[in-house]
Amino acid sequence: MEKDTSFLFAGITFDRKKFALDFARFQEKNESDNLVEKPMLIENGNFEIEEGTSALVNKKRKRKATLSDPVKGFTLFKSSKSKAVNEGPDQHEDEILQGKKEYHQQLERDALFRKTHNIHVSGSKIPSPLHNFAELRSRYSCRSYLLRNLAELGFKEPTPIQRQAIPVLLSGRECFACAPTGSGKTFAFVCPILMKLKNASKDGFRAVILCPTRELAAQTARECKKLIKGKKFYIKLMTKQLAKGADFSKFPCDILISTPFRLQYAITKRKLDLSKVEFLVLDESDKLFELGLVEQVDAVVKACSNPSILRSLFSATLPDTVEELARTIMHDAVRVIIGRKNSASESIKQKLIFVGSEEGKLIALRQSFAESLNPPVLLFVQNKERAKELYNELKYDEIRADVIHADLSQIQRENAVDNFRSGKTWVLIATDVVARGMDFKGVNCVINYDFPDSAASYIHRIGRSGRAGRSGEAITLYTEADVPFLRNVANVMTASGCEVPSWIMSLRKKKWRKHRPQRESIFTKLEDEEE
Ligand SMILES: Nc1ncnc2c1ncn2[C@@H]1O[C@H](COP(=O)(O)OP(=O)(O)OP(=O)(O)O)[C@@H](O)[C@H]1O
Repeated sequence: MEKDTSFLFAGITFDRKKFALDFARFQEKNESDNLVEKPMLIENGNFEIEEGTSALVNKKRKRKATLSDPVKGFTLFKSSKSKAVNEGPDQHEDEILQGKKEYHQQLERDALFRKTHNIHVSGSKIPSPLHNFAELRSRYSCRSYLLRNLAELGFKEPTPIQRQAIPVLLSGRECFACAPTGSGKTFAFVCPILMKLKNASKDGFRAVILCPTRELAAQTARECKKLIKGKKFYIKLMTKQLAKGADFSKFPCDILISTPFRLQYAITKRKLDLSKVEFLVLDESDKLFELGLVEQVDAVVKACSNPSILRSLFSATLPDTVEELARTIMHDAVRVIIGRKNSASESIKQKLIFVGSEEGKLIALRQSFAESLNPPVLLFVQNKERAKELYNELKYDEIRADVIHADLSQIQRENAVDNFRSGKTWVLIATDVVARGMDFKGVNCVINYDFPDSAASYIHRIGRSGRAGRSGEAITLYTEADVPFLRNVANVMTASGCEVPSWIMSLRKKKWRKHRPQRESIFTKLEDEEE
């Protein structure tokens, strides 16, 4: 990809000339500078951010303000200015001092609250985290349909990522977020979009959510639909038929959910217009930035040309390289990290099991199924050929196995997912196609039949269990060929509180790109075939 033609790599700079008036005003207000996005005193003595306050950044980017425009969020000072004429300069100063004091107290309370919930933030003027879902209404005038749907879904408390990412996005700030698997990132980006869009509109595409796989895109569309129950919104999943046949000029769509491939196809071949998109989410962003997808993502980012667009990146793994890249495309973004960056969910019990050779794997697997099979179990292998081989081995065992990989048709893939979800299938053999984002409720155990090809892949694969606070188990089989890469997985394990033998921790850490060794085919050796 050529650097200068790529939108993803094009840095965004602040146009001081264009925004001279805003700039001058902010300089004038030097004293109160920090309060632009900051809490505002409300009756009960707490600080809150009004929904309107949050639009400031947007407004700043959308239009030129005049010097006489009121600056929302400066309410504390706005009122004191007019009073000062009547009440004298001393009282004015007292009010300013009092405001500052309360503001700093609020910052301290926020910091303490974040610490309790393991929320780490960086960036300027970060809005206070949510204490509960009721604050969505009191601080941001959330409509009752959304709160009702949340209650119906059984969401009682916001998860840590929701506590912080939702106010950030509602405040009109861009965001890159890293939070463990199964910690509710989907709602963290869908909720602010629904709240900001307010009502359905037929005026072009308004929000785009990009997901790396069709399965994840379909799941996200389904989750969105659960959240809008009782309210009209146009939520569309970009399917193959749609990408090839829809008349996009007459296509009401509030939120479009797609893989980069399908969307790029629709943009280039079908002249899909994304110039009015107000929100762009890159879910599983590190995957989207991988070679093979990044070019398509680039085309989508470029097509979303609205200057006041809000972009956000979400993933359970956020390598430094992706963060650096993200910084070049984002504007004044807030970084939100829950727990330790790139770590596994702590509710998963993780184990490493040595199986000697490839041959030993199948024996170990059958033995473990014979001793205790606690479905649903998700079994990951290295590639689709191995998925087919393992399926052929297990399909006659009485364990109700099925398989999912990229060679299956869309309908076969959907069936595999649905049957596993509904409990018809006990063991789903899969490639990494379902390693990210898929929310199979209640997966008891993930087995890495083949060692994962990266630490990120390990984190995402095992993250299919232990979701939404439930417990789960992850077993990783390894052979001699995998030993050089053990340490990297062991580091993830120890970081999430699992024990690892000391000899593994003393192995040298290997720089690890992709570990995909040539593995012997999977088949049961008959006794007379054995040496
Ligand atoms: N506040 C909440 N309270 C209870 N359950 C929640 C809450 N938020 C989300 N969930 C549920 O938690 C599960 C996991 O959520 P989600 O799929 O958004 O996780 P995620 O962080 O995106 O995971 P991954 O990194 O694997 O994509 C879902 O079943 C979702 O319905």
